[in-house]
Amino acid sequence: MILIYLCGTMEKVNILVEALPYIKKFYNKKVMIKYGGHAMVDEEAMASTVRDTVLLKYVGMQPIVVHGGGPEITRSMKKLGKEPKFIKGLRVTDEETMRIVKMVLVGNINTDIVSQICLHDGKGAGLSGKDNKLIEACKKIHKIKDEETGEIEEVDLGLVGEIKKINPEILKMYTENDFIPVISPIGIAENGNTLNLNADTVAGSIAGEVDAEKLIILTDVPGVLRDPNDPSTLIQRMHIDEIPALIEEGVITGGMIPKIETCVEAINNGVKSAHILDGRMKHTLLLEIFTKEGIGTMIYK
Ligand SMILES: Nc1ncnc2c1ncn2[C@@H]1O[C@H](COP(=O)(O)OP(=O)(O)O)[C@@H](O)[C@H]1O
Ligand SMILES: CC(=O)N[C@@H](CCC(=O)OP(=O)(O)O)C(=O)O
Repeated sequence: MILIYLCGTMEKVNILVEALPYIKKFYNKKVMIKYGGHAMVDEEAMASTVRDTVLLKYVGMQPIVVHGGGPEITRSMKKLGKEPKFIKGLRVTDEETMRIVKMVLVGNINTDIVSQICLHDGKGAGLSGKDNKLIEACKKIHKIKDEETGEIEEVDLGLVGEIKKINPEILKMYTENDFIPVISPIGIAENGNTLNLNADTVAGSIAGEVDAEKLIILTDVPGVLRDPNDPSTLIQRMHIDEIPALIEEGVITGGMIPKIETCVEAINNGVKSAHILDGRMKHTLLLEIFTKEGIGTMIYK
């Protein structure tokens, strides 16, 4: 009986000892974590992700969270009788939609994440791109190619923004004082207007600006799959040079494209590695950071 107890205890101790090199490697380093809207649909998984984020903080890392909320914005729009429209993964945003986006992202999701962090005795602090002009943006001019004529045309996405500048001072103030910043993906235009931004893009831009060690994007698939319907086709490691062909061949499509583009941009801006993981799976963050094998897809240069 005692022997069984001791074996179990030794196993736990071994797990901790094996984590030591990673705790050392990431000590005091910034880790950018993007909570995807689809990954947050499962409340239990979400609660576990938040707890693991607080754990990262307590073992000495500096996690920064950017959250999405696309599915919840869509639900709220539909409740109010508005039909959502997307062009290349970006939500066409009129003024009423922008009010809904702010209400859902800043009013609901951000405050929910912050209160869950505080529940686990983390110092959660909610921010949007408007706080101290954290994310300066301008209206996005979206160009698409007409399949038939091959001509390039400009499409008006309304109040959708393109990131111009990240002002990280406010983040520095928070991370240096042991807070976990939680950022809603909206930007501030020159005239003070609010612009709707893709959350993946925001996570990548901020990760590059603050020299994050890692960018982790949590979504609703195990990673990048060769066949999106077959989880056993997971691509565990992907060199950035392989990506254009995978997009060209139609292996990477839809919502995965901005994620991959974000990872490439972040790596080119100095982030050491970028990962796409299944946020619906419990402890996915810990498995990625504290094990040799990692989990999901790692994109590297
Ligand atoms: N090669 C691929 N591997 C995995 N998922 C892919 C791939 N190509 C496209 N996808 C799609 O990308 C989706 C993730 O993007 P998205 O729906 O925008 O998630 P989120 O809300 O988490 O940001 C997946 O659910 C999947 O349908
Ligand atoms: C411009 C644009 O499309 N903005 C996104 C912002 C939220 C988001 O990106 O959420 P996910 O990460 O869950 O997709 C939107 O309105 O849905």
